[in-house]
Amino acid sequence: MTMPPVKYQRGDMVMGRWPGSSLYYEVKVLAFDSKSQLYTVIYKDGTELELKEQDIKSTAGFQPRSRSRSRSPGRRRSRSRSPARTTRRSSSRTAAAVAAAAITDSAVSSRRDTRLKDVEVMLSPVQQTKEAENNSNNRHEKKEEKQKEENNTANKVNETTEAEPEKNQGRYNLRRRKDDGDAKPAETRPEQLEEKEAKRVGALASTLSTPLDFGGKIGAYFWLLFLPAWVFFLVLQVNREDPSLTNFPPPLPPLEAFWDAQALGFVILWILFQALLYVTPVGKLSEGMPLRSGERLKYRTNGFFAIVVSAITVAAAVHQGVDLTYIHSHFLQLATASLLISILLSVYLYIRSRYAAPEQLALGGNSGNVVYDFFKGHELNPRIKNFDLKFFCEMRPGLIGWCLINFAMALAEMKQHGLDAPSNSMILVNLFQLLYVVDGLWNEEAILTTMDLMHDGFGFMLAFGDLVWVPFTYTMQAYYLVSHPNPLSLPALAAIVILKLVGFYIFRKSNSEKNAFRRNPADPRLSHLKTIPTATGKSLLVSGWWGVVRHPNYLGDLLMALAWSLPCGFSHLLPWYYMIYFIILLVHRDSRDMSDCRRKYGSAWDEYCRTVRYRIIPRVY
Ligand SMILES: NC(=O)C1=CN([C@@H]2O[C@H](COP(=O)(O)OP(=O)(O)OC[C@H]3O[C@@H](n4cnc5c(N)ncnc54)[C@H](OP(=O)(O)O)[C@@H]3O)[C@@H](O)[C@H]2O)C=CC1
Ligand SMILES: CC(C)=CCC[C@@H](C)[C@H]1CC=C2C3=C(CC[C@@]21C)[C@@]1(C)CC[C@H](O)C(C)(C)[C@@H]1CC3
Repeated sequence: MTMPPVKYQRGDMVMGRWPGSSLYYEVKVLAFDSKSQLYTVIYKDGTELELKEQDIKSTAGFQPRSRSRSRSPGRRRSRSRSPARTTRRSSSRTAAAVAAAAITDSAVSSRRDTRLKDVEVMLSPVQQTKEAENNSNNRHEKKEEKQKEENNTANKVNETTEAEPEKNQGRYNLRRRKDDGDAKPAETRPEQLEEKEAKRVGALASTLSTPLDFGGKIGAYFWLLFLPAWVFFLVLQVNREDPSLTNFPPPLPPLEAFWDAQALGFVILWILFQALLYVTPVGKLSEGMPLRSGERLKYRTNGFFAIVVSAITVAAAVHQGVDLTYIHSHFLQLATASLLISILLSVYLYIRSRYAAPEQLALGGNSGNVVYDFFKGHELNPRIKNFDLKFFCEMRPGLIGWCLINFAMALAEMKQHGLDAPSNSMILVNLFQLLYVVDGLWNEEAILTTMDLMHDGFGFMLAFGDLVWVPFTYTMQAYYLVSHPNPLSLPALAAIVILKLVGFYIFRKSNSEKNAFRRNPADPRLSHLKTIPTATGKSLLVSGWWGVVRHPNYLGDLLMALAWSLPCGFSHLLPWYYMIYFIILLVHRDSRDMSDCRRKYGSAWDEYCRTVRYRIIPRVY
């Protein structure tokens, strides 16, 4: 085969830009396709990609970074290593590299022409060099501070380009030629990690931060005050004879009405009881996703066992004459007690995160601002020995407590209205939400591939969300029905049940599909699905449920939320609060996930977004 007269010839050693970043690696030109105007290049590890001419530079402009420059050896990276090698090692390693690349990207774009040398294979921000040159005293502290600042800027710059995926169209052909055909790229196994290297990159990544979320530092102050206040507002408002929003604000009870030591005792007992069930050596030990360090944590996934034992215990207590309507009459005090516990837990989590090793920290929540980091959560998987605090709090006391509270509301309704059985609406709300929780616990392992477990640090947001928000606001429909009955006709009841089942089907199927794929991409049951390979070695599903919309699981969840509010009728907005909140939460979560995935997967993510155009609702949004 003869090469046409083009800029680079077959066999030339040049520098090829790694798609989605400004990192250049040494590559060999294999071929040029005059039709597509793409060069086929091969990286040192054997990976072949197709690049445009503008993404190739001659090696002349690049030189190995001089060792005399004061970069810490831990942060230096071998020149000959291509990013594609990452693919064979660890997705987490690549995530770090991509995060670092994002920084390089933006920093470089401002001085691309003048400092080409610095563009070369760097895992640390360009600015470090400048700092190293400038600083002699206080170098370490200053560097960290400045780096954080620049990381944020860098990420923002990166986001600006990310916001316009269309502009990237056709820029790269990310197809790995060796992957052509049906074969899926092998998902990286942690065993393949070179532990030392992974740790080094993990440590580097932990010095990086993702863009500030939730309105940044000011937002954190706001949410810290607003979220607890909103819980109290709901609890006080929903119990009123006229809970309409026009009847606002609810009269504020005296301060002592918020507090009851016995209520605190019950909450503590409940949490301890759940903790005991969690540590009981019953059920599977499941592996979490590989961490940046390459490690995979083990989780005791015995949630179904926990809810069954809890149900038996509660039934036995009721049988013994325990009056569960206490929960209804002391709802406010129970909420205050849970809030107190969540605050204490968050303080503990924040303090211990200050002593955690860098690779144990989440990428978000390390802004350096105490309030923001306290709110967002800094440590990824805080554990006391094998007791995983985040996993436990998310799946046990609040979630199972939600069902307990709903049940208590049904008893309170019967008591208040002298009924022999709860109303149809109350039964529906109870059964629907019980199904949701039991399903979550039955498929507990699937939570290990969700955003909270994989990416978010554990701080106030999740501690409060798990221990206060879920049990005291997700129970709003049942609480509302106690004093605002809403009889349902049979057709309405049937329609609501169908809606719930459709939502549940979509929710469960899509979550299970993604979970199964993430756990074993070679699963024969998934072989019919189309995928897009990414530079991290992980692939993206592009057909099946994840080919319909980008978050089919959110769609199912929203349909279910609708079915939970409908039994409460349309007299008041309050029981619709969950639906409204949930739309906001999921739309925000979707955009958070979009930016995270774009950062992680670069142009492969853009390709996914072009193929699957809608986010949650087909043809609408
Ligand atoms: N009731 C409630 O209050 C709430 C319920 N939920 C529910 O919890 C469940 C989990 O939600 P959440 O954690 O937000 O998000 P997801 O379970 O949807 O997880 C998102 C992650 O999935 C992976 N992913 C995204 N697209 C693809 C694809 N095409 N192919 C393969 N993997 C993909 C990415 O992670 P990676 O590539 O890194 O693996 C991404 O970060 C949902 O069903 C949601 O509805 C969530 C929040 C609140
Ligand atoms: C406003 C505020 C404080 C928000 C915090 C958000 C949390 C309440 C939610 C974040 C993700 C959650 C999930 C569930 C409950 C709510 C929180 C904690 C979940 C456990 C509910 C049951 C589902 O089956 C689930 C396991 C898929 C789900 C996971 C995410």
